[in-house]
Amino acid sequence: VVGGTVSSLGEWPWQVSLQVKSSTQKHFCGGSIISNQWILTAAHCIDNLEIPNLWRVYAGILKLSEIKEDTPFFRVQEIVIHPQYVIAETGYDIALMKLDRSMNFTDLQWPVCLPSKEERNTVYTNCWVTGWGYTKEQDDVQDTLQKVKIPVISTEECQTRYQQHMINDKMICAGYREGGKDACKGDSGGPLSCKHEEIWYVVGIISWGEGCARPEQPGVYTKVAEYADWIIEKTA
Ligand SMILES: COC(=O)c1cc(NC(=O)c2cccc(O)c2C)c2cc(C(=N)N)ccc2c1
Repeated sequence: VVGGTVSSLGEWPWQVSLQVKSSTQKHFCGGSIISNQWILTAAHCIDNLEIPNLWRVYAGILKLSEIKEDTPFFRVQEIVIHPQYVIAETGYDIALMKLDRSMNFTDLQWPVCLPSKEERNTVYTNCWVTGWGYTKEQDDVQDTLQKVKIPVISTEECQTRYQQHMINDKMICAGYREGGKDACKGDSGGPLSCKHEEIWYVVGIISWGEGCARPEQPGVYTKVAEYADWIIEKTA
């Protein structure tokens, strides 16, 4: 997250760190708890890492340095990638991870609500991006979970900022015209969380952007409401 501040423990209880255990173990992407057995993330996080057993899901964490050998984690039993996904920039950048066991909810690990298809036209005015990702384009993963408030912008404004791309109606964009605040690499798969009538929804999934926090280059997110049916079908 560029231009953000540190979060407090339990502020974003649906945020998880998706880590890959190979010869080493490291944070790869963010994700959101959407039920006691399912994590919502970005398909691009799983590029060439489709083997469920590689992944470890850490919930209820504020600092990545908290994670030790004995820190509990969830294994992944199944990975579901949207069938139309190719690369983040052309959309369908959405995936689901099924945990190997059911998660007990606590104050520190708790699901976020999914927006329904009917809420596709809701105007969200209180949206935040969270993650352990870069704080500038050439950077590294951060220790403490960061947060930053970012305004959602219209699809047509987003399309004018990305002349070389097709911003379709299953994408949602957020950013400041002057830049300075944005998601970045390492935040991928994490939520664009919006509070609407006192309830938090995962309105977007951190997907892509030209660089990070550049002026007139907003962040592009998978518009979760457009995939409500797909999520329900795959997690039933
Ligand atoms: C795996 O995820 C990404 O690659 C990756 C690359 C990006 N954009 C880049 O151009 C970039 C950023 C930092 C380092 C870097 O090498 C690049 C290409 C991203 C930009 C945003 C955003 N601005 N909202 C969000 C996620 C990104 C994930």
